Amino acid sequence: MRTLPATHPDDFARLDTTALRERFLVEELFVPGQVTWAHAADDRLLLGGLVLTDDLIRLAPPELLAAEALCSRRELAVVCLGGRLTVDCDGEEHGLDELDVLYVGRGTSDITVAGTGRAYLVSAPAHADHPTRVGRRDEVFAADLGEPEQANVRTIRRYVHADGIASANLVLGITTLAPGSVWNTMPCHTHARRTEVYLYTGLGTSGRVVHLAGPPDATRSLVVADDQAVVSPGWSVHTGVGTSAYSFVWAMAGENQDYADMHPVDVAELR
Ligand SMILES: O=C[C@H](O)[C@@H](O)CC(=O)C(=O)O
Repeated sequence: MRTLPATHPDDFARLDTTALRERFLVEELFVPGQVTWAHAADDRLLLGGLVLTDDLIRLAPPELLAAEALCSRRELAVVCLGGRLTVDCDGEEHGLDELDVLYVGRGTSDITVAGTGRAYLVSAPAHADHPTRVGRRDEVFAADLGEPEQANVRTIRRYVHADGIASANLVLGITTLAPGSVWNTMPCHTHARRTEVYLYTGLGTSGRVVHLAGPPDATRSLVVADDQAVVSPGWSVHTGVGTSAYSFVWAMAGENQDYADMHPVDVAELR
């Protein structure tokens, strides 16, 4: 399993391109017929990719957790990226279509995924049990933001958050850019109380996002391909521009579930 240890912000400027990518980028999450995990030390976020072929897939805990079950001490979000999935949690079945999200509460012992398609998984440590619930793409809170003149027209859907599906730690949503829009999260922000991970999807094989990371006064870029995830520690901005419109799943863990707990950064202050 890929592990991404934490990085001191002072070291950020000294990393070369390869090191920067090793520390913050997860490139290979979606492998047919299996679950692939990566673990980011920041807020102990566990990221997974699952691609169904013929058989159902059981979500076993990665060895690093030394846990009886994936959700013994954790909660989980299963984001359907395409196809039709059936997630069985201790005998209860939940059907997911594209961009539906299943939140799985702490204490769930057996989780299997069947059907056809693929899912992105995000899990964080949980200190409390919350009910397992589905957030449907067309039913969750959605906000339209941005301006065509700034090429950042987008719809932000919030699934797991303080006023949506309750969780102990996770906050998760999906942002989809309108055709012709390419900028996400502009003006950008940091959030000292949370780590955030963006999984970019819908760019196509040759599309890329140039993702800005790092302290606002010393940013660096990572060129990110389709279905790759970038980890942003609390001190890092996270914004990007794509070669076309795309979607990204944003997931956070940390002190609270308040979506608005962020520190805006004036674009003119970025370096
Ligand atoms: O903390 C919030 C996350 O960075 C995203 O919700 C921002 C986002 O989707 C956007 O503005 O495009």
